[in-house]
Amino acid sequence: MKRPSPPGSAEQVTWKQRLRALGNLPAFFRLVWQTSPWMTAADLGLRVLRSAIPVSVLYVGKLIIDLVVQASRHPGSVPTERIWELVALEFGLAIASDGLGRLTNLLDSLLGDLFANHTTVLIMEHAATLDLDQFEDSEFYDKLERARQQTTGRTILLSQILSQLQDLITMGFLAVGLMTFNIWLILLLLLAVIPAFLGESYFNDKTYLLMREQTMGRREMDYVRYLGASDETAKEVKLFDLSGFLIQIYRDMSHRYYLEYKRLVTRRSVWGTVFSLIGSAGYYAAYVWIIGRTLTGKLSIGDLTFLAGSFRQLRALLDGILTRFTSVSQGAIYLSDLFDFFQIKPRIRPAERPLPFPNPIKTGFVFEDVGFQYTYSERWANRHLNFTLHAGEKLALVGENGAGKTTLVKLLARLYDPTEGRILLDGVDLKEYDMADLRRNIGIIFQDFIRYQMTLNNNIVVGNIEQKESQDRVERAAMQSLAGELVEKLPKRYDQPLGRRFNNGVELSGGEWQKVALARAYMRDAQLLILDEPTAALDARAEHEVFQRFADLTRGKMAVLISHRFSTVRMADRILVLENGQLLEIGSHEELLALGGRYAELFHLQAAGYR
Ligand SMILES: Nc1ncnc2c1ncn2[C@@H]1O[C@H](COP(=O)(O)OP(=O)(O)OP(=O)(O)O)[C@@H](O)[C@H]1O
Repeated sequence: MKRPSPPGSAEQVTWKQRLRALGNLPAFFRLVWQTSPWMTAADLGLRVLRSAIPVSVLYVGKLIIDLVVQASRHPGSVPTERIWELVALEFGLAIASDGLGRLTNLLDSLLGDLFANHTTVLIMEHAATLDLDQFEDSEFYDKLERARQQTTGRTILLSQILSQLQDLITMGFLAVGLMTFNIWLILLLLLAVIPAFLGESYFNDKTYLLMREQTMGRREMDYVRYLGASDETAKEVKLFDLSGFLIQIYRDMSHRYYLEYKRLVTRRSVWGTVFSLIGSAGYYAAYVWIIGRTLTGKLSIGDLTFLAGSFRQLRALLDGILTRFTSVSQGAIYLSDLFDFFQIKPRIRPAERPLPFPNPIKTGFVFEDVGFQYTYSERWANRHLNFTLHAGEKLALVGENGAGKTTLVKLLARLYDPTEGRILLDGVDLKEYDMADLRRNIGIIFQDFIRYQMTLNNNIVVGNIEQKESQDRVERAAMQSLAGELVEKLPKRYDQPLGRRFNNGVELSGGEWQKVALARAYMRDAQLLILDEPTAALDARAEHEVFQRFADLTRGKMAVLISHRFSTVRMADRILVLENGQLLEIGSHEELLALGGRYAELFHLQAAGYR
């Protein structure tokens, strides 16, 4: 199976894509609105109000100048109070503009922060619905990464769009004023600004493509940085003296990306200068025209200041609007990444009319020619599995590394669905059962369980979050898994933060962590308990004790144990030997020894090691 190729470097963002991306804006606004309706409405309202101010200021200014000119030519012809009133009005407008500006900025930044939080929560919620194998796909990760970047990056988009609206309205007011004098001025204005706009959009496309191409590499850089400086990796990095090696990888990659980026921004800057010169030429052409008309007496001095001011402001606004248009449409293209991520649907679907999980399980699980192939993998991790896990039975899975043991239990818990064949529970396909109910009834502790950098209490409670208030239950689970003994050593007992990542955390040994993880299994009333190498890090005495208790506590319950230790394995009712994903032998310890096959061979091999 081939992985779909990443977006090619020759790919171009076309105008069509750009316009299509603008179609993301309504959905974006819905998200913003959901974040805080009143803040969004207030922000919009205040901006509309503010957009009427610039033209008013210019017009009042024109009136003042005309009156002053008239008063200086014909003293006494103009009442001075009239002039002072106008000055006071302009002052009021300036203050209002400043106040409204600050208020909208405040709302923008608050709304932006809330928006980032809101989207992060949505991303986490959506990620929680997706399948395990989707997380194991690197393209999925790139999407997730880009979606994550949207949460903070898009707050800028928000204020850009709002400013865009405000500037468009402001421009409308100014343009009407300008057009009452001469319509050609508007055309001159457009001519001055359009080259800059086209240049900007060209370079924005290039930047977007560059960033897109670099996503995977940047994720790799992040990983190398993490390897080079994190509590979890420090030990091995020091022992193998890897820091120089990692730093070199980081240097090489960052330098390559820097060169690509430098090339682009330099070209952008050169062209930007050229376009800005064209814009200035347009402005001065209009200025010359206005001064000419004033010299011939067709315009008053007030008109001159009004027109020159309007033209200058319009140019700045239009420049801003057009440049912002490219970054808004750019932002809208980036938004596609966010919405694309929300579009990813889990492939493991809940049943339409889900059945409740049987309680108690009557006959057990039946594997019917079950096969599983990981996405993007040529090999079958499990193939042609036919066996029954009987109700009340304890089954051990044995096999060499990579034989497919963990995959088999992931299929049992429906973390994956079989690629071929089916798994029946009490005669009904596993897919027909309610998924949440299924997961509640199956407790699994994986070999690579999470060491939550949280309190001991939370580390146990995660096994059954519905019981998070029940301290009794937590303590009982801790006793059952032997984690209880550990509590005595911890200064804050159950409230002791574990792990070294945060302040005051206490680090545990591998075996101690394992006991804590085991306590999670006892937090549930699961009917089937799966322990994937639960005792690998325990010392011999602890392992013996753990299994003694496990046997007592799970009497009559179903359990699947994965272990490489035959002392553990032999306590199971039956043992299933896997090889290359296929079932090689199945039977009790005695039966398999009598058979003299692979199990007997491995058992004797290990036993010899102890003699
Ligand atoms: N997420 C994955 N994506 C692709 N292939 C995988 C993935 N996980 C496991 N495999 C492959 O599937 C096969 C079975 O792996 P599995 O983890 O089930 O073996 P295991 O018997 O549990 O091994 P171990 O004793 O080392 O834990 C291996 O060849 C492995 O390379």
